[in-house]
Amino acid sequence: MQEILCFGELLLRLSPEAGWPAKGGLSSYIGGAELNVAMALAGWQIPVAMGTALPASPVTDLLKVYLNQGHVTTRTIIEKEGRIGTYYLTPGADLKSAGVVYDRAYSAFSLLTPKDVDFDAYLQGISHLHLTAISPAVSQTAADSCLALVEAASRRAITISLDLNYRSKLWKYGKAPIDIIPAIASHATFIMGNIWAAGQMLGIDPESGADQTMDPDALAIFAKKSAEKLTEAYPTCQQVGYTFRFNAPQSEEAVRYFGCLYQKGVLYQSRQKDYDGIADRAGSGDCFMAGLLYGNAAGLSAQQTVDFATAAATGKFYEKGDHTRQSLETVEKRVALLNA
Ligand SMILES: O=C(O)C(=O)C[C@H](O)[C@H](O)CO
Repeated sequence: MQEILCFGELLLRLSPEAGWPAKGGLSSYIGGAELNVAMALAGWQIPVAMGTALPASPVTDLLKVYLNQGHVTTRTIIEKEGRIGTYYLTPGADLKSAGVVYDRAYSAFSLLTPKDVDFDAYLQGISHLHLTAISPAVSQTAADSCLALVEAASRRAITISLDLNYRSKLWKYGKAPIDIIPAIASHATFIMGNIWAAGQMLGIDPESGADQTMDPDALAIFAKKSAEKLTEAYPTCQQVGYTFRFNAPQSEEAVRYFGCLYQKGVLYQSRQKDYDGIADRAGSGDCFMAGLLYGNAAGLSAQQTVDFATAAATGKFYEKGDHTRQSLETVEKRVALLNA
């Protein structure tokens, strides 16, 4: 059985509710962008493994049981000294905002080095590797490990997806994304993000003028131009997924969202809609990525794939926690609503 390997830091999220600490109310969730992709895919019956580093401890044992119950395999979890990375995020806050506090120094993942991984054994049975721009932001050794892993994967003709998610509160070890991400991205067959992240992380600057007042067809022209430039500069990359996520004008809290998928010179886009009453913003982009990978694995057309990914991403707005629990049927119903 061939698996997708999602490689990155598993995180514990602590979520202080309004009134904490006086009133109590500190929920905890299991997160990490790559874990969120793994849990989504496993829930949609795609064979998937989580690759990370965790200290040997009874807590790690419980986390492995949790992953296994979600049908994610854990043989690719490396035991290493260090702690489990943690972060704090109040419910409803955005990971790009001031509301996030990371506590990941000296985590086992941040201490991981390429020497800790026997790449032949590690990549046995893996058909696709997924990673994100968050891991190389954690430490130089984590960045080195990501690069060594994508090099080993591409030598073995394993396809690779990379999510260009930017976390401004990371990148504290003296490097900027543009110093590190291009070398990793040069091995990727599928890149996901948005037109601004492609500029910041890959040097693929968007044409000037795109903003949230534009209609989706106008924004899609910017997305297509960016994807064309990206695939020219990074010729290994065959597919590009972009999202447009803005604040909706009618309320401070609602989100205006649509997704795009570029394949073989053609840009496919979902319908744009506004989403109100959001329960949790974390993990929506991971659901979009997981939806794109699901579409590829399940043989969906490009249009069906971007619709599925958009439905999964926007469905995540209504779930608390980092990873989705939406079933295939739930996402398919959302696709029908999106296109109704
Ligand atoms: O912000 C991070 O580094 C995380 O991985 C935590 C979240 O689970 C993730 O970002 C959600 O996309």
